[in-house]
Amino acid sequence: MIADSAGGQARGAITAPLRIGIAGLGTVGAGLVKLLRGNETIVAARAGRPITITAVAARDRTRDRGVDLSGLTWHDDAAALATDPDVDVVVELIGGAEGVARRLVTTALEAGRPVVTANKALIAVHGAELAALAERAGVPLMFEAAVAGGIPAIKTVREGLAADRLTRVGGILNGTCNYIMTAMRESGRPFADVLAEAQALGYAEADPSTDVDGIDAAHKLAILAGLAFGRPVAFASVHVEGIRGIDALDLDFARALGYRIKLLGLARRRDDGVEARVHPCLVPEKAPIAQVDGVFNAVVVEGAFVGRLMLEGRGAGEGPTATAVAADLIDVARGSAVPVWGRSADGLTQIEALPRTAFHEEYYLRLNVHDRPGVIADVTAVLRDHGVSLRSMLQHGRADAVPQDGTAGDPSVPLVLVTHRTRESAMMEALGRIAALSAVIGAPAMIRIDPG
Ligand SMILES: NC(=O)c1ccc[n+]([C@@H]2O[C@H](COP(=O)([O-])OP(=O)(O)OC[C@H]3O[C@@H](n4cnc5c(N)ncnc54)[C@H](O)[C@@H]3O)[C@@H](O)[C@H]2O)c1
Ligand SMILES: N[C@@H](CCO)C(=O)O
Ligand code: NA
Repeated sequence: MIADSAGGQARGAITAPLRIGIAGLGTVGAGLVKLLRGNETIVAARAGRPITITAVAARDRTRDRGVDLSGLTWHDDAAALATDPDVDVVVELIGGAEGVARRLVTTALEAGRPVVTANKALIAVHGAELAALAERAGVPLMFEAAVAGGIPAIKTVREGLAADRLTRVGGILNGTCNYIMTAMRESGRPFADVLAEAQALGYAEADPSTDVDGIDAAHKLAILAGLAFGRPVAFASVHVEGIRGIDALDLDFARALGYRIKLLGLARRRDDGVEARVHPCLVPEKAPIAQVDGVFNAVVVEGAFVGRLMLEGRGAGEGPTATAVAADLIDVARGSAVPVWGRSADGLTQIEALPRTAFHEEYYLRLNVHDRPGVIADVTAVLRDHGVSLRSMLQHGRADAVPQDGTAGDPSVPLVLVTHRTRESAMMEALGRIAALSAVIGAPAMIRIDPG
């Protein structure tokens, strides 16, 4: 059990303020300052004592963040918060799996300081060793804000469902991607415009390719899977695809077929191992998860006894994320703490997720083909050879279709195929052969279909 070392007082007799040091004063850090001040009385009542900010660290001392920092100790070196004698709890809101964030969290835990962080990259990549450090020091390491922002996802999976054997966890885990794909679908606006808007709203990571390439969602999925299955997942084994390959055409075809496209995280327990993956999926438009739009996230969990549940809420932005950080601080102030992975870190080995060749899905394929006799026969022959069975097919001549090979009268048209469930290894081989057909132009688009 983790001891209450926050502030050094015995449990039950704590009234002195919990003094926190915040590293990083960006979207989340400034949001936390606003929340702790705006909700001071509520927070103190629920924490059983005031939570006060004594020290901060960020890169630029002069920047106006819309919050009053007078009277607080300013550290140019964030790692100094770990040993500041006026700091009981270190709050890390800088970000990144390495560098100053990792150094600060490691040093703080080694110094016996509780840590609260919003840093999913750090927990996903180094969570096993940090859990061991926290356990050795007997201090909490909390990260509710790291997964799905304001949704209490960590608490739900690790504590609320602690008694069940969970079989699946995942959902819509990146607000930026969901915001981009929703706006592209609803307004037809281009990718770059909508991404700039998500950045301005404070949703995107410092490097937005972390969002659009699926890495951020994969960090969150790895954490959720580790909590659901009781052992951290080796991050490098998570299969990750982002949303850059989604064309406006795919959004249109998905609609025509009765689906929406979502970037999903999916972790499943199977008899032969664990799947952990992030990629775009077609989901039936009537499925509850298909209705989760904009910056909203959804966390879906399934367990043998609990059945299925879905939590929906804002997954990014200063207010939602700050509430999650502050809730962790309230837990620390009260002296309640749970081991990082829900059980002792002693001897915990990592889960290696199954490779993509083991996936088994329905697939949406979009090919750009020369509109001439025999094309469909050639494509379906390859699918037949690999045991892939077709469920439906759409071919649309499009008003904007133009010859792509310079030959008039043989324009390219999109051909869309939907398959029955099949092994991904078979689909990969079939796609390789389809791409090599002379009638097929460019690389086929392949999107998996999930029942939602
Ligand atoms: N923005 C969100 O909606 C959101 C939601 C959930 C989790 N998070 C996580 O919260 C963390 C912070 O995200 P953010 O959006 O507030 O980022 P941000 O870029 O807005 O802010 C980062 C802050 O860290 C500071 N910083 C950077 N390098 C530093 C260094 N070497 N030393 C001291 N300070 C340094 C910057 O000055 C800035 O104040 C990240 O781990 C992110 O993944 C963000
Ligand atoms: N960049 C992340 C922030 C929340 O973790 C997102 O868009 O979901
Ligand atoms: Na959360």
